[in-house]
Parts: sequence; C-alpha cells; structure tokens
Amino acid sequence: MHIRFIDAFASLPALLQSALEPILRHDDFPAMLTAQQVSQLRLETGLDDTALAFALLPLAAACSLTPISHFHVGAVARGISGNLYFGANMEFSGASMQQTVHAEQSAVTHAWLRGETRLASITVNYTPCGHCRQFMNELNSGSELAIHLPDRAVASLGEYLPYSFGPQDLDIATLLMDKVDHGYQTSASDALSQQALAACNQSHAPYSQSHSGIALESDSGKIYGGPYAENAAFNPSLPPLQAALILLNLSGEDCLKIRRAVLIERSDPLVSQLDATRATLSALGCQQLQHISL
Ligand SMILES: O=c1ccn([C@H]2C[C@H](O)[C@@H](CO)O2)c(=O)[nH]1
Ligand SMILES: [Zn+2]
Repeated sequence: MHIRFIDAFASLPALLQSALEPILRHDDFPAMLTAQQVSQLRLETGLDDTALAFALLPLAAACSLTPISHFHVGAVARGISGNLYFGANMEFSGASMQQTVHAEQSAVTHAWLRGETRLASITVNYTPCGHCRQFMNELNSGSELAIHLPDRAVASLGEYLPYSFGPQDLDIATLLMDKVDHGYQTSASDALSQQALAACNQSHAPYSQSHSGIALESDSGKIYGGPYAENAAFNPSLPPLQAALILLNLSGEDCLKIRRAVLIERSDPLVSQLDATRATLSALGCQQLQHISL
C-alpha cells in the first residue's frame, strides 16, 4: 500500500478495510475506483453510494500536500460513468498562494483527465469555499451538480451558488469537461511534447482562446499531461501545471521529483502560462522547462 494511505486506511470501518484491501494493496492505486469496483464495495460493505463516498474521504484527504496549512481537505467526485475520483488540496511552499489547488478542483480535474465527460456529484469533508463553487460553476453539469457535505442534506451547486455568474453571462456555450479537440499540431515528436500537445488540444480556454497544455515527466519516467481550464470569472482558472500536478500527485508520484516539463501554448497568446509555470516548477525543484509556441 502507498505509504500515504496507511493511517487513513487504518481509521476506516473494518468491513470497508477488508473490501478495499485488494484494491489498495499495490503501490500504484490510482486514487480512483471504477464503477465495477464501487458496486463490489457496496455489496461487501452494505454502504450506499452516498455513505461510501463519505467513508472514502479520509483516503482522499490523505493525498493532500499541505506544507503551509497542514489542513487536509479530501473530495470524491462521481462521474456519470459511476467511477469515483479522489481529490485533495495541494500547497506549494516557495510559490505564491495563487498556485494552491483546492480538493474540489483536484477531484474535478482528476475526473476530467481520466476521460470522464460529466460529473454527477461531489462529496467533500469541508464546505466548499467561494472559489471552488465558482470553479465548479464552469462544469457542463451546471447547477445540477449534487454536493454532499458531512452533517448537511445534499444540495445542488445552484443552491450553494445562487445568483451565479458563469459562462452563459459571457455567451460561452462550451463548458468544462465537454469533449473538445482544438486540432493544434507540432513538429516536436518526442513523447513529452506530444502529451503536452494533447493536453493543449483538450484545454478549456473559451475566454482568451489562449489554449495551453503541459506534460511532466515524473521520477518514475511516466508522463502526466495537464490542460489549462479557464473560468468565466478568470481568477479561478486552473493553470495547466496545476492540472498535471493533480494527476501526478494522485497517481502516487512525488511533485518534488519532477524531471522535466514541456509547456505548449499559442504564439503571442493573450494569456501566457510561461512565467508562472517556470516559477512554480522552480519552487518544486525542477528547472527543466521547455517552451513550445504553436
Ligand atoms: O474549499 C476549500 C477550501 C480550502 N481548501 C484548502 C486550500 C488550502 O490548501 C487549505 C486552507 O485554505 O484548504 C480546499 O481544498 N477547499
Ligand atoms: Zn475551495
């Protein structure tokens, strides 16, 4: 079992521990459960979907990186496929506060990057902040997304964010998690550049059209892509580096051991990721950033 799960796992109810043990046994548990694994867990534990998602929160929170707050937020997003995706907050010492990733952003982005096309619900161990409510308001599930919190009745995002400002106010119809392919191409044929290109082609940048994507090579040699995800209110936008770091972290890899990165963006973009990406990567101890302009 990955070392980060050991304490949280020990705190789970005995039935859930025995049902999860074969799934978590290996180091490479991807911090998600397929719909089939979820049905099996329900069968073995007697928990319903809602109770199961709550019961998994300690494991999700165990994925957090919190050198600043030491405050562990965990989230579990349910895709329409029935798969569950963990999310956890991530803080980066030596970078600006703005580089922080919230657990809700992590779970949403995790689902998106693993190919989920829409979310049904999200379960969180603390009430989502305003920034997260606004971030989730960009999703194609719209105000229908169900939010489950401890000690509260389930309520929709629309209820958590009344009188909202969103993509429709700026006449934008393509929403976060909609399948897109911007069709950019590059002559760089190495695997890292191609993965960064794929992320760029998947990115959600309807406000600036400054599509971008990154790919990170981890300590183990695996590659993690991160597409940029803009938000109607601009500031809650998630930079491509953060998206890739979410996937790398949830996959059980070390954000402080990134070997190299390729960032791809349009030439002369209205919005550039380059300076912030370089600064945050450098705070993580990685100086190997290649920049490709399309
Ligand atoms: O909705 C919220 C509110 C806060 N945090 C994280 C951000 C930061 O890492 C820590 C303290 O704010 O908690 C979340 O993940 N989600
Ligand atoms: Zn938040």
